[in-house]
Amino acid sequence: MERVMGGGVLQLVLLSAGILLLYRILVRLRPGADLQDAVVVITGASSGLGKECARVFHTAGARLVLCGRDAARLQQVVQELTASSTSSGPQTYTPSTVTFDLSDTDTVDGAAEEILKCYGQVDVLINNAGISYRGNILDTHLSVQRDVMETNYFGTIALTQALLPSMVHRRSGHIVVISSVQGKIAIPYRSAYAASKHATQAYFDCLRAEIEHCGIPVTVISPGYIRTSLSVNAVTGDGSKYGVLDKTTAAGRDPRDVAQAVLKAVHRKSKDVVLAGPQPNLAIYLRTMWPALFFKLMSSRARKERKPKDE
Ligand SMILES: NC(=O)C1=CN([C@@H]2O[C@H](COP(=O)(O)OP(=O)(O)OC[C@H]3O[C@@H](n4cnc5c(N)ncnc54)[C@H](OP(=O)(O)O)[C@@H]3O)[C@@H](O)[C@H]2O)C=CC1
Ligand SMILES: CCCCCCCCCCCCCCCC(=O)OCC(=O)COP(=O)(O)O
Repeated sequence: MERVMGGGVLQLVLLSAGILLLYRILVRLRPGADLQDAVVVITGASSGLGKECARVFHTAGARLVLCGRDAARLQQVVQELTASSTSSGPQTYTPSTVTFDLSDTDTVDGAAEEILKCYGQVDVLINNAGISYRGNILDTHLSVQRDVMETNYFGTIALTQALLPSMVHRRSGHIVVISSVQGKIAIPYRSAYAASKHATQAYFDCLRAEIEHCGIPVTVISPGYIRTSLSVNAVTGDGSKYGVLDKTTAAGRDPRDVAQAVLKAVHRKSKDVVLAGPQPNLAIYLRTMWPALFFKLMSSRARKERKPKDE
């Protein structure tokens, strides 16, 4: 009788241990579980997608360094995140902030030093900051083409290059960049923006191949339209602010969903992710497989969007 009971107890203990093990494996497999205590740097964290990324990585227990040009707006994000922290779930940390302008590449090395001082290391760098543009090439000052490139491309690669040596030294880290569908296809009246995103794609594809042996993954994320203030903040051909919330932007994906997708891509160490619907995906496919048709479609799009003064 005692032996039968002993066997029952053993079975119960083994079953409980099995359930616990399975639970632990499932928790580890959950996107975000691997981010507890990880040091995650997010540029452009004051608004839009960057702010939502800050929220999901904060909730996952990451130690955040939030970057942007406006210290007050970054502090506002810190306050919102700390106020939303709950006692259940992963342990969360009050984010640090570093204020700098990515387009002023001379200051980026100093900013990178400040970032490294926050926690002594960077585990994930999310290059998210960016600015868009509206205009036709004929009326666009070269200085505008250069300015968009300074923020979206040179600022981003300057920060990446400044933080990379510490990752290579530790043989650990992860570099993420938020590009755009327009890093894969160029659409009319977006020359400065599309060019900066194409350059971004190329640079990070090179980087991925070059640092793979150091165990540092590179993730390029190319979203379609997201419901943020990107179009409002866009710059026009003469350098003035566009200031309009475009219909395409307003009808875009919820930035909270895109931020979750960024978390998933980091968890999976994905190399290249397009977060867009069937039309942009088809356009990307056509650009490579049937370029003549793609160019026709873009010419027709340009014709429809052309303003009378452009004729
Ligand atoms: N919204 C969309 O439809 C899509 C957006 N994307 C990309 O997502 C990323 C985030 O944009 P989104 O959230 O939509 O737009 P927002 O305009 O809301 O956010 C842009 C962020 O970039 C920061 N930023 C802009 N210029 C600089 C600069 N010179 N130095 C430092 N920070 C700067 C801004 O911070 P601050 O002004 O406080 O300095 C702001 O936090 C961009 O790279 C964009 O290209 C990609 C595809 C679609
Ligand atoms: C015969 C087959 C027809 C198939 C039609 C496919 C071609 C459709 C064209 C689709 C173009 C998609 C453009 C998507 C642009 C985009 O999502 O950009 C994301 C952004 O970065 C937005 O920035 P913006 O400043 O432009 O708002």
